Amino acid sequence: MKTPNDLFNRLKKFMPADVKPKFKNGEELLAWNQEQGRLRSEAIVRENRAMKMQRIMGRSGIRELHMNCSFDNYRVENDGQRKALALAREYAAGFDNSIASFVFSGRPGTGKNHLAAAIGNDLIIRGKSVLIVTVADLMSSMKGTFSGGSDLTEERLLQDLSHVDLLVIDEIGMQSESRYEKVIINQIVDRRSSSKRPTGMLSNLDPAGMNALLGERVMDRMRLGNSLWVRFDWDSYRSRVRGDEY
Ligand SMILES: Nc1ncnc2c1ncn2[C@@H]1O[C@H](COP(=O)(O)OP(=O)(O)OP(=O)(O)O)[C@@H](O)[C@H]1O
Repeated sequence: MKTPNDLFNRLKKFMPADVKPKFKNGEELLAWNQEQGRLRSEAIVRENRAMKMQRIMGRSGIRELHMNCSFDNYRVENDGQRKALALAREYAAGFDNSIASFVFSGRPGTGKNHLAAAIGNDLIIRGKSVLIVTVADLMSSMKGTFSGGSDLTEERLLQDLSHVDLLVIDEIGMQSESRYEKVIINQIVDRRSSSKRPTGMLSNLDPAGMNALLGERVMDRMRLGNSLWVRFDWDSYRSRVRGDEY
């Protein structure tokens, strides 16, 4: 049987003298080949994940506005922000094998999306699938499945949303939530928690308001494991955003 060294020696014969290969012997050639295979399969997994996100919401998992949000560019000017940043970092670091969800609630412009996107961007780099979606987008995708032209069924969309590693639902309580919205959010959180997948929620409502809106059943599932509930109760940062900082 041919050994990696035989193969390396044969390759060397064909190689122009000025070409410096990335391997110096058969073992290194084998290791290089395996590494290339691993990189290629990781790339395929990433491409499949991106295609799936595209199918679920017609875009990649994190909106353009928040693609560059990170823990490092979240500015800390008070204790609340310091604590929120530390907890968000900790949440991302402990994400693997955790079933814990998170709820960021509080005033507008305080960085709930920023820190949720920072968690999401950190997880994406680590190969996880992440989708941050508003209730309004979610509902319009769900309703889109009703039209005859769509080949995506309501069940399939629910299933896809339930299989994303981290799903963050934004703008909870922004519009007058209908019974259908409550049922859909219930189903998504229920399916995700039964398959041990965490959900993030962002809202201007306080926990009591979220409870009243979505019901005890959903909010109780959001408490599974070492879940994270953070109140963002400082002033909005929005007036200071120039748009070119990251
Ligand atoms: N501490 C911070 N450091 C740097 N940028 C911040 C900080 N807080 C917020 N921002 C920026 O301010 C803008 C508004 O923040 P973000 O969208 O996260 O607010 P939000 O709490 O989700 O608001 P809303 O409840 O209105 O959706 C974003 O561009 C965000 O990156």
